[in-house]
Amino acid sequence: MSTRGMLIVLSGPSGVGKGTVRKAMLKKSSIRFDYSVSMTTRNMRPGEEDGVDYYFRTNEEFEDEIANGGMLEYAKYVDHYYGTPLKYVNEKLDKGIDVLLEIEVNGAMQVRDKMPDGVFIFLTPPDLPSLRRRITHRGTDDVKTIDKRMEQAKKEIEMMSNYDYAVVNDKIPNAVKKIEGIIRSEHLRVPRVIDKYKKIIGE
Ligand SMILES: Nc1nc2c(ncn2[C@@H]2O[C@H](COP(=O)(O)OP(=O)(O)O)[C@@H](O)[C@H]2O)c(=O)[nH]1
Ligand SMILES: Nc1ncnc2c1ncn2[C@@H]1O[C@H](COP(=O)(O)OP(=O)(O)O)[C@@H](O)[C@H]1O
Repeated sequence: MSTRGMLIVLSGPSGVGKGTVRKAMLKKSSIRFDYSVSMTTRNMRPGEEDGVDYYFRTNEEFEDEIANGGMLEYAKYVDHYYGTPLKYVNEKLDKGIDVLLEIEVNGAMQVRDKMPDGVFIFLTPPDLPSLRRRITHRGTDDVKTIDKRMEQAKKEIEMMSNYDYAVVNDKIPNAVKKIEGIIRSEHLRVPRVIDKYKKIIGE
């Protein structure tokens, strides 16, 4: 039996670069983790794929999943449901594989209650005008949605104090290095290391 994997929760306002940073980390593959694909009721954007970017579901399907206890956490964000399917996360952690969740703050706080051993990282923009520029530049949202996301962003940044680490996404490689450093250090925390030794000496 391997030691249980580590749960890494990455939050931060829409458009700050969570997806970009995660993909850059996976590509470098100097740190091994699996990404938990979320479920959502929002519309699919051009280029997105069901089961890869999200599991795209109807309201009814999502609510059934909640009722059946299938979600680790879920939240409503700008009129749509988003949530983490529980089964995948548990299966990977049980196998000793680290799992990364990319979720907004309300969901992250639910995870904190259920899995307090997780590492909670908040990715933040250098300032608000650059955040708006990034969302606008991505070209996936209309002006009304961008305004809503900016309002939400201010509220989310206020929640940063609930996280273990804050990383400014100024330049992508810098943010990647910092997050990798956090993950490496977390693996060296004494309670995790002791756990591993207990397994080795068969306690
Ligand atoms: N609570 C929760 N939030 C999620 C989940 N998946 C994505 N989100 C968050 O929902 C927000 C909106 O996501 P999305 O519409 O894809 O916009 P984007 O993050 O700007 O590309 C972001 O803050 C995501 O991190 C999830 O499974 N649970
Ligand atoms: N450090 C950065 N500097 C400039 N632009 C960035 C940076 N990180 C991400 N971006 C750009 O910002 C936009 C939003 O990034 P994305 O990864 O989709 O954000 P999120 O997943 O947090 O919503 C994308 O167009 C991306 O290329």
